[in-house]
Amino acid sequence: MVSGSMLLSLDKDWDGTNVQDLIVDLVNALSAVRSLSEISCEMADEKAVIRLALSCLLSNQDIERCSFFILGDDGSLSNVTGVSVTEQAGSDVLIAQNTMSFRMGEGIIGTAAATGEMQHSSNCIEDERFTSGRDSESMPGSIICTPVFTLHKELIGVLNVSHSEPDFFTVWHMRLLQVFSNILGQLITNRRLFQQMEIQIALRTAELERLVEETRRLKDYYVSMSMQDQLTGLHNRRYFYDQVELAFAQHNRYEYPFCLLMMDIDHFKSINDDFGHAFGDEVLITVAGALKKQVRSTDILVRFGGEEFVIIFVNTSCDNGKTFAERIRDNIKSLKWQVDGKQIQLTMSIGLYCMVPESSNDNRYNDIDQIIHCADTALYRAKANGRDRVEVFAGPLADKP
Ligand SMILES: Nc1nc2c(ncn2[C@@H]2O[C@H](COP(=O)(O)OP(=O)(O)OP(=O)(O)O)[C@@H](O)[C@H]2O)c(=O)[nH]1
Repeated sequence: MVSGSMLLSLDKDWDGTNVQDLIVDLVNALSAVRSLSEISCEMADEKAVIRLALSCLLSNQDIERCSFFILGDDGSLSNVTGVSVTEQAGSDVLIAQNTMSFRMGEGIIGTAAATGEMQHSSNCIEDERFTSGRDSESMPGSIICTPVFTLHKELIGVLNVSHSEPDFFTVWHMRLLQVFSNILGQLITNRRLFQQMEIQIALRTAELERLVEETRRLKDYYVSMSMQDQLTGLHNRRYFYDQVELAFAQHNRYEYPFCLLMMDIDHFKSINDDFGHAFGDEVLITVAGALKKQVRSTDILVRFGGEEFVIIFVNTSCDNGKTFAERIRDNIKSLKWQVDGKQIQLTMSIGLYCMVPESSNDNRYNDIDQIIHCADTALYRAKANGRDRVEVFAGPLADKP
């Protein structure tokens, strides 16, 4: 650190002998400015940035104390941070982080803020601009208060440097502080802009994430809508073709058998004709609900179209498939509706196709459209044989799909 006696006042004529001192001062001034320019404007805490800036100044100059009074929303200037040489030297005595504040124009700090011009007091004890602390032991001998502005010339606060000796500061100090406060103003401005940008980015990112989530939910909704039958709430034919691949894959890989049931309500047209389409809808909804109760979550149940439903009982033998089909037929038969003072009951015909390991060897039945056709053939036989029946596809000789 440069001692007071080594400092040159630029007012004085040089006699050449002090050139070396001047160079030392210049190097120290540049060091203060350079270390200030190295402070990152990405630091979250503005107070920490200012404190670091004050430390740079103190480390490279022969001043004893620095403080910064920031302009608040209420128009007053309050002390946000301060650094002293004793503190820098590792002393336990920290500069008082008091809550001192000034109004615009009040005291030497308020005067610097109100006039927008640097204020220098070479003898604080006799200076009229000192409004408080005149008797205090901590009162400085001399002080320079420099207003600090944003790039748009808006006041940020006042930078103060002080020394216990009166008449300590020189024009050199003042010029350095002018440069230093300009860079500090830029640093604080940049940090604030950076923070605003970060906040904007965080807000935009959150908004974008919300939109992505919304889009994903909408997509899921429309996918599920496109896979769902609106009347009964069951999945539809599209879902069936989407899911059936899994049953096929498991069958091909592990030889798991599965049963495909093609089910059709008998004489449903007469229900519509006799009691109206709305009642027909009600019947379809009830039948769908009854079918839903008959399947496991792993089975595939869909409304295939009109009054036709399809179930795939996965990993199910033909015997069990037949038992399940009969149970469904019985269950539908037991349903009762009251309409126009009459009790209505229905029957259902079911065609069953069993996909067993041997089926895989026959190329004719290794395709979903083929096996639907087989189940449909069995259903046709159930209808032809009097309805309210379960018929099993008996193979290419017995049934010709
Ligand atoms: N209410 C209602 N009726 C429907 C719906 N979809 C199809 N249908 C009717 O279902 C009836 C099916 O009639 P058909 O194909 O002749 O068969 P069916 O009367 O059940 O006779 P079989 O199948 O031979 O026993 C038609 O009258 C269709 O209009 C629907 O969503 N709601």
